[in-house]
Amino acid sequence: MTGSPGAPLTSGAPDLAPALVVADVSHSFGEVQALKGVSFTVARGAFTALLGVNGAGKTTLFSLITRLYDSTSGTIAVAGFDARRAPGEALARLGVVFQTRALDTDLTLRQNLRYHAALHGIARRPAEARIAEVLALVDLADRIDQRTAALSGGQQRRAEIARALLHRPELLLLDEATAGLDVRARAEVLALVRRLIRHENVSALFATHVMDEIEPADNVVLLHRGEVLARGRADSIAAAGGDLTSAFLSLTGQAA
Ligand SMILES: Nc1ncnc2c1ncn2[C@@H]1O[C@H](COP(=O)(O)OP(=O)(O)OP(=O)(O)O)[C@@H](O)[C@H]1O
Repeated sequence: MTGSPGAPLTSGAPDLAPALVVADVSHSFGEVQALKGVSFTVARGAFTALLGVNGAGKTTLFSLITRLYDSTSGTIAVAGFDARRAPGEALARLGVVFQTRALDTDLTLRQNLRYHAALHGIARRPAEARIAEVLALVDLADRIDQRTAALSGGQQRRAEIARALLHRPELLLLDEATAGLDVRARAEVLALVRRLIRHENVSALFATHVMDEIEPADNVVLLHRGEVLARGRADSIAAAGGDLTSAFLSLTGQAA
């Protein structure tokens, strides 16, 4: 295990709590144990990569954080709010970009975002202002009245990030947000997420299996077959194997 142990679960003061604390979380689907005692922390203002190949348990973990599944073992806290005991508070602080598309392609960007703002209980007038704001953040202000179907794959991903930002979340969860995009669109999505962290007071947990999306100073949680094999700065994990890919292969027992 690389890196420091997770921060204490409760700080008493949500303002000072990490963006996300996952402590000893396990989850099974019948005989399949998808997560085994998973613990890690996402600090405020941090880009944390959840690195894992297919079947690592990334989507299961996201489903527990977003309360799609109920976690029966371990604790999850978003910005200091326990996801089970205070789900409303925890979910209000989460913005989610799922693997599956969340926008209605028959509607315009504006219509999609109005709908999601209403779901979050944002009144019409502030919603219009916030929609303009988030579209500017993701560089899609000029596409507001375009049908979502007419946007490129990369623009759709950025639109989904805009949707996830509507209610000013403290933590963005992104599940393979760059999957299916070409090299340039991938780079744009990554740069956008990093920019949001620097300027918009948000943290991110970015699930990926693509090593070259990770920068040396990023925090990494290496999840493999439901277990955290390493956590800490990417460069310190990489140091164990020469580079991140070699360290990954060695830690997962796949080194030649
Ligand atoms: N609904 C389910 N029923 C049964 N088994 C499941 C279910 N969802 C996930 N699993 C199993 O749990 C394990 C973790 O799957 P999960 O989808 O969380 O991994 P992942 O890291 O997100 O992979 P991928 O990148 O392929 O989505 C796998 O062995 C998977 O087969």
